[in-house]
Amino acid sequence: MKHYGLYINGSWVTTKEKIDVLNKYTRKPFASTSVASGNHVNEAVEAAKQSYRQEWGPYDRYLIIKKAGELLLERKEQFAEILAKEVGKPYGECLGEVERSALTLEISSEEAKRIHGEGIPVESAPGSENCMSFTVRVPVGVVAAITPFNVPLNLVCHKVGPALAAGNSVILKPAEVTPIVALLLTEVFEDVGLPKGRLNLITGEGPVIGEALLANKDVNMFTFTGSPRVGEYIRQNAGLRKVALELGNNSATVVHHDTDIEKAANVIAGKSFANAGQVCISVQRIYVHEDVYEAFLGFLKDKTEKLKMGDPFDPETNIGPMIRLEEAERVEAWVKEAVEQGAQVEVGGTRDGVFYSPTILTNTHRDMKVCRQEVFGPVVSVETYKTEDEVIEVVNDSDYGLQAGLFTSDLRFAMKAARKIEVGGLIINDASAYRVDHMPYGGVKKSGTGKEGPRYAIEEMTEERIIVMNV
Ligand SMILES: NC(=O)C1=CN([C@@H]2O[C@H](COP(=O)(O)OP(=O)(O)OC[C@H]3O[C@@H](n4cnc5c(N)ncnc54)[C@H](O)[C@@H]3O)[C@@H](O)[C@H]2O)C=CC1
Ligand SMILES: O=C(O)[C@H](O)CS(=O)(=O)O
Repeated sequence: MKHYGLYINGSWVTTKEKIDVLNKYTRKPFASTSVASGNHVNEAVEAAKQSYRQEWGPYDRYLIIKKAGELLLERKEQFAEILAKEVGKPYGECLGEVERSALTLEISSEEAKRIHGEGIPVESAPGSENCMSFTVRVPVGVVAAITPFNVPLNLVCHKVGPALAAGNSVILKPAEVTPIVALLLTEVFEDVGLPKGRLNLITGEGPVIGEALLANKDVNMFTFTGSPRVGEYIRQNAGLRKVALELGNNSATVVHHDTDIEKAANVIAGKSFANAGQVCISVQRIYVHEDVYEAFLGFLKDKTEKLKMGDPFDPETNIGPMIRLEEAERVEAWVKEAVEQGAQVEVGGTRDGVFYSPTILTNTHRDMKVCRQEVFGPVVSVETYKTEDEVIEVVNDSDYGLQAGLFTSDLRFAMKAARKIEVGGLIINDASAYRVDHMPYGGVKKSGTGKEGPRYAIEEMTEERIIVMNV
């Protein structure tokens, strides 16, 4: 069983203390990682700070990040195999994640060449007639990047790619349960010649590493994807430093009476249960116009009943295990509570160890946990609505606002929803779970602050500096 080290200042450092990484299907460990102390964190931050002070121009950054994306693709099968083991999602989905990750790096590399400011007409102010001015964007310095378990390669690339492209140095802290692809990605960057200290990887306990990073004043920015609980903790303790947060959601998707109901049901089934629902824009709340409710529910049930749970390496498998037994038990308890409060299970509603079956609930109401909170599991509720205003109101009745979906052929309703639905992204004629990697991605309300997508992340990870020349 391979034991992985920490990566600090271009060297691998192993610790005796270990965290086993489980194959999420067999539940047996297949690798282990080192456990960083506060001292390791401080060494990594110092290395990042020193490295950041070295000259590293945009074209060199472009070349290195581009090569990393190409090498990642060459190692596609190795990465996909590890992803299938450590996350537990089907191998085909894992190959897709690796391909997207390579694209995220490619886009980041291109953006390295396009970071620019703008001319500011200071000469139009009385007394500044002899002045000229422009802005430049400068790197923030040392970026701490903390990532979640569910999409552990692409969400790492969404932080490391833009941070390096912008000229920063990075301390990467992947999730304890899915750290191996981040370690392999670090090897890729080492192999393509990333200057030492530019990327440091620290594994271990989230709270210990988080506390050490927050206490170290040489960390200039935190970019975090994960739960609202940890995101708020980071925001509260980062002081005046920059913080970008990609947090949870209880994503809604609306099906209006004027759409192709069967097509909508097929898309929604595919985007509700992928990765066992452990995707932050996964469909959770479905609102269907009362005229087409019965037909839609029939199609959705039909499609969902055909989904097969099992071994991620079996090509027939659509849904793998959930990440932890406690998560599957939590989902089971929330569904049970909903049923006690009057919900009806149309499909699924059963747990077999760490597997939770794809589940459709009806007769739900907005204050049940399965609607009000983030399920982060393979469970959807289906409710009816009568009017446009009513459905917009219920979609917005959420603490979250990452993305939502709306199926309609009525351009007027689509435009009304675009103005009124409170989210970072509204997807028309698709479900909430739509993302391509160069689009701006991020939420409002409790779903976080700041945007990802390389161009937008680079804006978060740079400061604007104005230069005024009195000539
Ligand atoms: N908006 C988005 O783009 C996404 C949001 N998520 C959200 O992530 C959550 C699920 O992911 P999890 O990995 O379970 O989240 P989590 O918040 O438990 O962990 C995320 C990361 O934070 C670290 N961490 C834990 N305690 C910490 C602390 N005190 N200080 C600093 N770091 C700490 C963990 O080790 C891990 O690396 C869900 O709420 C989901 O919605 C997940 C993917 C994408
Ligand atoms: O937030 C997530 O779970 C991911 O960002 C969704 S995606 O990037 O895998 O589409």
